[in-house]
Amino acid sequence: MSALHLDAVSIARGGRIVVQDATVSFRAGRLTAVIGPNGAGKSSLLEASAGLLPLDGGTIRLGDDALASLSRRTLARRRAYLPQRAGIEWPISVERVVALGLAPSLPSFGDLPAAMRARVDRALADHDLVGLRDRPATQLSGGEFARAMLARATVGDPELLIADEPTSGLDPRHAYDASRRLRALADAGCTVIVALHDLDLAANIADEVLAVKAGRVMAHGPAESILIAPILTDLYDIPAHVVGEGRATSIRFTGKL
Ligand SMILES: Nc1ncnc2c1ncn2[C@@H]1O[C@H](COP(=O)(O)OP(=O)(O)OP(=O)(O)O)[C@@H](O)[C@H]1O
Repeated sequence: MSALHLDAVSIARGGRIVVQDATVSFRAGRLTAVIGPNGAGKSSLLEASAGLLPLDGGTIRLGDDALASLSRRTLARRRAYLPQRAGIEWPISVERVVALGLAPSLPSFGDLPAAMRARVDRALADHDLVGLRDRPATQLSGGEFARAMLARATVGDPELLIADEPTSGLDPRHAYDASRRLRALADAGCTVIVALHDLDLAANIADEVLAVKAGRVMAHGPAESILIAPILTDLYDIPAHVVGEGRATSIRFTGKL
């Protein structure tokens, strides 16, 4: 398993720098929550980390390999990326959507090997999709669709998983299941990077937190040293209150309404 290293990364979008001079290492076997206000640059940072957005400056390495030097197929095999607004354009069954996550590892011809069928079955079960396996993905509810997308991203047991708001739209039980699955991937050695607005969830599952504000890394470190009132108040420009500690941390914000 490999760490992901960003060195002085800058990203421009629409002619504007939206991420500036980000130097950060995401360690293998660790789950990092990327937090920050809307428009801070989290998605841009994740998309570039997945090798899907050109850099305006700096470099990104996956282990010893420059991300830009990897072929598309190798990259697709080694990392999985779940965008914030994933979409499916035509009616394809949930089972096939999930199986698409294995496409980079499939032999080019012939039937799906038995081991891969078993992986798809396991992913469907892990994400409570067994009863939906034959349904067109275009006919799922928002939360069901989000589960199918996460199953597709995780079915290949990637070395690096980058997920942008993966629990958004999930009910509490399914958010819990998804969080457990992300945690299990990290515990198995995967480098897991997840953008989250749910800070209680970040406290619950993250080893490390990367706080991004206005395109810059504001703070990065162990979750318990970043999810503290002064940093969060500064990050979101609203008074933060932190109750409890460790995985049971609960964060509230107050302001005059
Ligand atoms: N395709 C694009 N073209 C031009 N500007 C963009 C594009 N995508 C994002 N931006 C801009 O880049 C900045 C960073 O956006 P980004 O989506 O990375 O933020 P974010 O932190 O993920 O926000 P959110 O929490 O709202 O998802 C924003 O100012 C946004 O308007």
